[in-house]
Amino acid sequence: MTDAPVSRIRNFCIIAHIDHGKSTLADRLLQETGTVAARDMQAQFLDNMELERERGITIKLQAARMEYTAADGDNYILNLIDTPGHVDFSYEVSRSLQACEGALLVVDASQGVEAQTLANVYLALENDLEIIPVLNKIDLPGADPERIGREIEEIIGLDISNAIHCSAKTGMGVPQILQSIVDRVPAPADRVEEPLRALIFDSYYDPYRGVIVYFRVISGRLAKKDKVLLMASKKTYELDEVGIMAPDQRQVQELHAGEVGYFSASIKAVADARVGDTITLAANPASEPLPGYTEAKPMVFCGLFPTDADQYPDLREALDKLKLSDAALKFEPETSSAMGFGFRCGFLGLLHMEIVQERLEREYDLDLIVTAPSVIYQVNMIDGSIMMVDNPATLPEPQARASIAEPYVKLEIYAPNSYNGALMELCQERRGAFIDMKYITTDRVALHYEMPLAEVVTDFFDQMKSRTKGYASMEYSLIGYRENFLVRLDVLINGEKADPLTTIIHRDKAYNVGKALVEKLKELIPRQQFKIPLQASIGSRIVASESISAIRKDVLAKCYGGDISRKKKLLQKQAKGKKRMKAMGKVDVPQEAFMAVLKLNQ
Ligand SMILES: Nc1nc2c(ncn2[C@@H]2O[C@H](COP(=O)(O)OP(=O)(O)OP(=O)(O)O)[C@@H](O)[C@H]2O)c(=O)[nH]1
Repeated sequence: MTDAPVSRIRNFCIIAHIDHGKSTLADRLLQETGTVAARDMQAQFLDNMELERERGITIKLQAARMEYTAADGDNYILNLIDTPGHVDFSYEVSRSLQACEGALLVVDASQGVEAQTLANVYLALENDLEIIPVLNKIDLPGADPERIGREIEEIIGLDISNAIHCSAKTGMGVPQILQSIVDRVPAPADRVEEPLRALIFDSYYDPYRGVIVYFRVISGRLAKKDKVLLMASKKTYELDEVGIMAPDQRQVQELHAGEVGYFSASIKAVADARVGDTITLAANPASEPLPGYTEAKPMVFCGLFPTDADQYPDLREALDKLKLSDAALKFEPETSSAMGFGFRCGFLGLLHMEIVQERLEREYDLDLIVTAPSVIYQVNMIDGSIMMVDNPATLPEPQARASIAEPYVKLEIYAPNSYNGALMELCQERRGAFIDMKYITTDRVALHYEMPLAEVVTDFFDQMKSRTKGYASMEYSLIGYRENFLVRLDVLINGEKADPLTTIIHRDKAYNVGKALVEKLKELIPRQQFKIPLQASIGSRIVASESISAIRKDVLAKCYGGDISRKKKLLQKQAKGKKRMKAMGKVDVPQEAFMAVLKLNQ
């Protein structure tokens, strides 16, 4: 059934907190509708990136088209649009919600509502989606669907009288979910006769066909060989292929309003077909693009340097290749006297940064030194100009600047109330300003803070998890720039300034951080054959100093007796340990030292 009437199409997504069972349920829906035969089922169809599967998180969103015969005997087309489950990708989430008329809100009936769920529910409500509550994992002995249902009612204000109880694991409740998608999710508006407007909600790079664009047609139609205009990038392309995801890509002649599909058009990089852009016909363009397009902006920056200077050209090539498939990744060459040639890279958030770093090391076999993440500071100069600084080492000297402003976020944390004290202490340490606290049930609270982004990106999430035994969840969004008394803290190793260890921090913290930092570096930097002084300074003032005493590190010392193979092993081990070190002047500095500043707050 390729040419479905608009009235028999349903477009929906699944909103869920990480691990509440979104992928498992999606697989069940594909199976139940016969879209994928049980024997072809790889574990979790929708998450198909290797890295993604290993980490058990959804990074890229995709879509699947299912055919379903409803209780009325008619055939319906159900398009499931997947959403990524992490704050770093919230813009993508908002675009995929815009492509749907309804959402399944999946909540683990043994856990309850979490921050991420809530943020996405509000987004869905803003987009006027019909929300169907699904209480999952009711097969678990700890499941308490009545209590969790009440929670959803109280916190979100959703009517849960017709919530569906389900187990994505056993398949219970899955047929009811399919029927209620048909019954409750509205059909798309019938705007087939209007000019073409289609929303890009995802894209990926295919080395043979160029960029594959996933889109939802809002109005009009589009067919193979059409010449399309992408309204934000202002580029035109002729479509080589138009098709549906069933769930493998299958070519069709034409797609019309209400439908979800893909096209290829020999587009060279995903940055040329960005998520949120509007597709229209070049010959008969729509008068206005669809609302809500913004370009994803990097928020977190770090330096990437090859441990071996010879790998610099390889690193450039790898970044160029990754960029083809990652529109949000930004990079530019950076040189530092201490580190040699490398790149300053910008990411959506810390998870995005880790993913890129891991892909570079795994897929391109590079050995990298990654410097501590930084945010973008807005520096108001004495001469009235404004300078944006993403690299602490390039912060102008104090006499040239009038003030520094840093990005702030609104932070929401959900946790059992027994952790209130621990969480408030953590937020206090991180310069958070308390806004309010609400009881969402008798034993769960929502804490609301405003906090500098720099404090959130430095290990906040891990700290929050460890201080609440994993029970807290969080969500943040940028609220703008605020001036603070910030200073640049430099580190000198062996008398030389180590640029990659430079940080920008609040003056009140500078002394303690400087002291803790040199102490930590003393632990992390291996002793060498000469004494190494370590200092932390603000401008010309030294705020802390330590030194590493000299030693000749002889790995063979432990190994008397003449077993040559044992000796070889130890030497090999030492050589391997050395790999992730960077020589700064005469001193070898290991990777951990660059991240030391992240771990100081513990
Ligand atoms: N007992 C039980 N386990 C379930 C059920 N649904 C999912 N699980 C398990 O819960 C875990 C998380 O499920 P996923 O489907 O990967 O969760 P997800 O929400 O897709 O997680 P992300 O992809 O990280 O967003 C897996 O170990 C599943 O096997 C269920 O109904 N009952």
